Amino acid sequence: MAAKLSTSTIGFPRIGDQRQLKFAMESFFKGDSSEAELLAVAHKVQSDAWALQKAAGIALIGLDGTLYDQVLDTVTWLGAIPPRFKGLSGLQRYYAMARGGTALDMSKFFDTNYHYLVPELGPDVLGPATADAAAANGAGGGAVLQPDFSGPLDKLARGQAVVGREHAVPILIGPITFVALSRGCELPLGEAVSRLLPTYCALLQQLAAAGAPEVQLHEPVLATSAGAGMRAECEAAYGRLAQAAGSMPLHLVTYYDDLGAAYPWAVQLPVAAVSLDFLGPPGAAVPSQTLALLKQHGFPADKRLGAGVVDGRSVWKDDGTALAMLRELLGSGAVSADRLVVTSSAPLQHLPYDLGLELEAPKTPEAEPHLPPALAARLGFAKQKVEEIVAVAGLAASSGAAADDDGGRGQQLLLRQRERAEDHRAGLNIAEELFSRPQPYDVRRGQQLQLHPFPTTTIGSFPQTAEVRRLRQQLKSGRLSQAEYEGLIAGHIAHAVGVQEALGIDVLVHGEAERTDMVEYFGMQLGGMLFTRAGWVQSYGSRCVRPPLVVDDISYRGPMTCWEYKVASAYTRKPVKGMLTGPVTILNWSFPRKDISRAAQAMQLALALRQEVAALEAAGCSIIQVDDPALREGLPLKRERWASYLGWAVDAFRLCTGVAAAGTQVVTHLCYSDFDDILPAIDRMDADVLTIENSRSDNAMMAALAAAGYGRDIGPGVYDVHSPVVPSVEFIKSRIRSFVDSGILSGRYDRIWVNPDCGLKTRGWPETIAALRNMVEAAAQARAELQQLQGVAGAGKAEAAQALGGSAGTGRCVDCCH
Ligand SMILES: Nc1nc2c(c(=O)[nH]1)N[C@@H](CNc1ccc(C(=O)N[C@@H](CCC(=O)N[C@@H](CCC(=O)N[C@@H](CCC(=O)O)C(=O)O)C(=O)O)C(=O)O)cc1)CN2
Ligand code: MET
Ligand SMILES: [Zn+2]
Repeated sequence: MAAKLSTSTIGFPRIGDQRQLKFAMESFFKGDSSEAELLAVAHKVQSDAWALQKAAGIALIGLDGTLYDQVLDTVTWLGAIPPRFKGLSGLQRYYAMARGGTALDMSKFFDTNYHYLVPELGPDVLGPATADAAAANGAGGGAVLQPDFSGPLDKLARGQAVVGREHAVPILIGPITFVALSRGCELPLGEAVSRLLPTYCALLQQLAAAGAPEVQLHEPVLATSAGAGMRAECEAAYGRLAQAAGSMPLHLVTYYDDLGAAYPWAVQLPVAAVSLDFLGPPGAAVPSQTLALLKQHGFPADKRLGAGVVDGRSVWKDDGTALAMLRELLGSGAVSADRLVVTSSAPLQHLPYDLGLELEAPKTPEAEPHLPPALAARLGFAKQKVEEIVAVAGLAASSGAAADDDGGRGQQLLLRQRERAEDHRAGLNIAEELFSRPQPYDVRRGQQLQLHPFPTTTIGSFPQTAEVRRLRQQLKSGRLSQAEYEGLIAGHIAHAVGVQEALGIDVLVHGEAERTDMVEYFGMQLGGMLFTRAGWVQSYGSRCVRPPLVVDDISYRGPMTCWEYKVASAYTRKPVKGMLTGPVTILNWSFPRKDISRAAQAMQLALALRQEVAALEAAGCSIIQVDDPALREGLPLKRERWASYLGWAVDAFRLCTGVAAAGTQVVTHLCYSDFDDILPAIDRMDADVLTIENSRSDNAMMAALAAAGYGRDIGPGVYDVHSPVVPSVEFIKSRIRSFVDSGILSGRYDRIWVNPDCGLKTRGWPETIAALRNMVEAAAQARAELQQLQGVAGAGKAEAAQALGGSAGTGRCVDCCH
């Protein structure tokens, strides 16, 4: 029997077991602590994480750790700095790129709830597109990089000091993925990559000289559909990287799904090791095909295989699958034990730190149910997953009873996959009529609230101040009773309503003061879901979330949002929107079950939320917003699986909202992504109003929606909520003008809503009030200018655009377009 398999990690939570780094960053941002203090905390958090992995017995420890985001770290060491930051240096520049008015854009990292900072690789960074052939051929000419390797070199030195030279493995985002994640690049992928390669090569040489036993190059983009088409670029790039690395092995790490069509060539790239995801996203309709690909195509005999068999994206403990997969792999002869390295299917950054901390967290009656012991025994957070990697590696090579039933386990795996497919269908076995509203939009709309042109509203949340959060802390520690807490929350709701009244907003919200989080709040109230106290996961930078766990069939236990709706309505005569999080977002931002499909879980959530929609209606609410901002991010990495995902995801939304009477206005809100890819799905959601993030200044979203013939009410965000910068009236008016220019809704300006891009929970009150005041003023001015024309509804697009001081703009005839 072979010796124990080797082990490796490819990422770990970076925020600290007690979220130390979050608090250190916040203190630094406020000016309450120095750079040195921040760095001391960050380094301690990293050392602790690495030491934990060493103590668990991991052989090759990926040196994860960042002061904000790993993609931003890559921007920094490459020196791919957009010119507007060039006057700055060090941490000042790093955090200027991360946050504030001129920061890089944030976007979702593949299909996760983690946001990365989007590199800008325009000509001012990578050099002009017309640079001579030498640049294109890889001499690096044309690039305007200012590399600085001190970050990765310092991290390696610190890692070596903690875990020892032979265990300390630098992690770099690979050049293909880095470029694929970027924006503004006018060069073909291969040429863009080749302009970065000299810098990558130089860093690899320095890491080799510093004694790294290998370097991990993370290329999750290879698991996307686009990855399959990147063969030539990968072969060119990895040839050069391998040459630069010399005798230091390169380790290509892929995750979030199998390699699909890229598998046969990707495993042949000139690297010493390749890590593959054997599991894919938990509960996916089609699980990772890695094992099948390995068996079908084999694996190069001269490489090590990093087998990602421990589920890095799920809090469920391994149920024997990891061992079964390893044994099946060994049994197939595709790879020998001495070349097999056990790792997690994805970086552990998406999991909470340590289940032990959760179990030790103080329990209070209000916050029950806590994780029951029988359930906790089936869970594992990042620390437990590291231990699982080591345990599985030990068991895989040992003989014993379990070793004999390899084939049986394989059968079971297949069976489970088949069950998932069936269960998906069973989940959809719900009466057809429940998926549709009683009337089509055109009929419904006439029965709903009628307002003037450019009605104003907000997306739901108002500032979650320290004061509001303190109330919850006091409730938790018993210093406030439930009744006192509710009284004080009602005061915050009253305040939010009063502010909106004073500003003259048309459709009000209660402000979400009672919610810790838009998903956790529902997770706390629905049957079948449990929440945690210490299960924090980094969402971006210093912001964390505690994803709830789906542990059983979802059930509705009673109204969840009616109280806050009623409190708010009591303070105003204006309409108040009911505010729910949609089924797909609750699912995508939770840890799902693995025994039934995500589709089935979405339907269960939809059925529960449907009852909440009905409860809100019964409470008198006639505008109900169902946020589904995670709809887009849940798209599978493989395009061929999109239709199936969007099929059940949109069905779940429709099942949830289909109960609403025709006269009830159903609003939805989408944010965090470009939606061009899923416009037909958005249309099929059949919401009466779509409020949508629209932060790209080129107005591409509106153009795309207009081109797709989108015909329902729309509220494109008029300003970005992620920065404290207060948008001017003129700026907001120019956005409104651009909506008019886009031609959408052909003159039905009462159906173009004016609202921010997203909720305001991360903002402070002063800037929130100032921004909304300008927003209301801009809408009023736009409206007044329209009314100088002969009649609002009849105002043509060109006239309206002129009235708004713009032009009809696109070269079309201004007189006869209508
Ligand atoms: N689940 C989810 N995913 C999402 C989003 C989202 O809103 N929810 N939005 C996007 C990401 N945006 C985000 C924006 C803000 C925060 C955020 O502000 N998070 C807070 C935590 C929110 C929270 O749960 N707050 C609790 C308090 C949590 C806490 O720290 N409590 C302390 C004690 C209280 C204290 O000292 O403050 C403790 O328990 O130890 C509350 O309101 O009650 C943070 O990092 O600080 C997170 C994500 C995409 N993904
Ligand atoms: C991430 S989307 C946020 C929607 C939620 N209603 C809010 O305003 O915060
Ligand atoms: Zn949003």
